[in-house]
Amino acid sequence: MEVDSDADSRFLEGTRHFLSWFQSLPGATFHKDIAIEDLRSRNAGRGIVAQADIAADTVLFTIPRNSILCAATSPLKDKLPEIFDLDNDDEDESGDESDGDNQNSWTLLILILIHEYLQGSSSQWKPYLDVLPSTFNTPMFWTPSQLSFLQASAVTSRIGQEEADKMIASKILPVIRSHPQIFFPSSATPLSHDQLIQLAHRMGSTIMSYAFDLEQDMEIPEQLENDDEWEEDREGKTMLGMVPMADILNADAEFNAHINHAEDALTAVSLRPIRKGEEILNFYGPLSSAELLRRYGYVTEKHARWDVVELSWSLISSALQSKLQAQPEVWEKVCALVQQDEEFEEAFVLERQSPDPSSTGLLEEPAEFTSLPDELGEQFKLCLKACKKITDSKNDMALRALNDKDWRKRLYLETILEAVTQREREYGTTLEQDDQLLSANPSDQREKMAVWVRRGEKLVLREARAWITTQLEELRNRPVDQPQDEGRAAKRRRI
Ligand SMILES: C[S@@+](CC[C@H](N)C(=O)[O-])C[C@H]1O[C@@H](n2cnc3c(N)ncnc32)[C@H](O)[C@@H]1O
Repeated sequence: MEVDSDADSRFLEGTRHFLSWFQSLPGATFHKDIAIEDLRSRNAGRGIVAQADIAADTVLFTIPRNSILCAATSPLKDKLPEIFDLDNDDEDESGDESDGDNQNSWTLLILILIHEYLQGSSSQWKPYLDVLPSTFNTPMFWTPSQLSFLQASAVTSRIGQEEADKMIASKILPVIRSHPQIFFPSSATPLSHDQLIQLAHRMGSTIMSYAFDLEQDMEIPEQLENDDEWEEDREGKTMLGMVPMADILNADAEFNAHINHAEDALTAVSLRPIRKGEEILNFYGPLSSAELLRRYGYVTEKHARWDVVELSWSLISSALQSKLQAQPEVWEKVCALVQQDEEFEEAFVLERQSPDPSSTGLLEEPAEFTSLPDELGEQFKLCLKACKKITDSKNDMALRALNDKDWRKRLYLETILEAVTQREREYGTTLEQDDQLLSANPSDQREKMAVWVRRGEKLVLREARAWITTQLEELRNRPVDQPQDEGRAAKRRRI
C-alpha cells in the first residue's frame, strides 16, 4: 500500500489541533492517561486509547455544554431565527415525515453544519469541523456493484438515497439560495449547485453517524439512538447536536465507557477498569450488522448477535397456499381478506433473543433463536380463518388446522420452514460460500462488510430452521392426546 505522508501529517495535525482547541474550552477536561490515536489501519479512523491502566468510574473527559454545536449555540439562530421554528412532527433521518414548510431537528442541524463549515476559519468550531469526515462508508455512497454484494438483505430498501435527495431539494437548498449573504462570507466563493448538494449529503451523513440527541432545554440529552428503551426515555422535544470529543469515541457491542449528561457538561466515564492500550469504546445501541452498516458504515463481530432477517408475508402465504392446495383464484381472495385486517403485516422480523450488555458494558448472556414472532402466528391463524370463510368451510386442511391446535402448530411450523428455505434461496450464495469468501479476506472493505451482513442474515435463517425442526420433532414425539377442539372458540372470533 502506498503511504501518503502528506495525508498522514495532515491527519496528525488535525488531531493535535482539535485536542488543543478542546482542552482550551472553559470547563473542558481530558484525562492525562488517554490519547486520540490514528486507527485507520483497522478502518476505524480516530479513536481514544488508554495510555495507562484506568480505574472504573474515572471521568475520561468533560464536554462543556456550550461547546456543543446545536440549535441552542449556533450563530445562525441570530441571523435566521425563522428557520428555528421547528415542525412538531416526528422526523426520521431523511426529514421525510415532516412535509410542512418548517425545518425539523434533522434538517436544521444540516443547515447549522453547512453554515458553520462555510464560515471557514472564522467559525469557533473550525478545529472540530476539520476532524469530521468528508467521506463515508455507509451504503448511501456505494456503487451499484458494491450494493449488489448485499444480495437479498432488506437493508438495500432502507438506504434512503432518494428521500435524502428530496429532503435536500425541498428543505436545504431553498434556504441557502435565499440567503447567500448569510451562508457565504464575502471572502468565500459560492458553491455550485452540485457542490452544495454534495455538502448537504456530507453533513446529513455526518449527523447520522456522529450526532447526539439532546433535550430541547439541554438538561437530559440522550445519545442519538433508535433503541426502544432510549426512545422511551426521551420525553418532550429533542434537539440534535454535535458533541466534540464524545464523537471521537468508537463503539462496539461490548464497551467500557458511557457518556453521562449533567446540567452544565457531558462527561465520558469508564464503566470498568480499562487496561493500558485498550480502546475506549462507547455503545451505539443493540443494532444489527445491517443497521450498523447503514447508519455508521462499519460492522463488528459482536454486533452480529442482533442480526435480523425479514421474512415477507408473500413467501409465507405462497407456502401455505401450496400446503392447503388452494387454487390461485381462491387464494387471491383469501389474501385480499387477510390484507384488510388493520394489523396486517407485509413482513416479519426473525431475530434471536439477545440480552443487552450489562451495566459494565459486557455481554454476559448468549443470543439464541428461541421463538417466531407472535404476530406472525396470529396472522397465520387469520389466514386460515380467511380460507375457511372464502371456501365456505370446504378446505379440509384449513378446517382441521383451525380445530386442532397441534395440527395447526405443525402446519404453521412446516409452512414457515418452507418460507425460510425460499428466503435462503433469495440470496445468491450460501452461508458456507460466504464464509469462504470472508476467510479469503476480500480487499474491498465494502464487499467484505456486505458479505458479513448477508452472512449474518443467513445465519439467523439457519438458526430459525434448526429451531423449527426441533419444534417439529418434539411435536412428533409427543404422546398422542385427544385433539383439542377449538371449533367453538374459532366460531366466536370472526375476521
Ligand atoms: C462517532 S464517530 C467515531 C469517531 C471516528 N472514528 C472518527 O474518526 O471520527 C463514528 C464513526 O466511527 C467509525 N467507527 C466507530 N466505531 C467503530 C468500530 N468499532 N470499528 C470501526 N469503525 C468504527 C465509523 O466510521 C462510524 O461511522
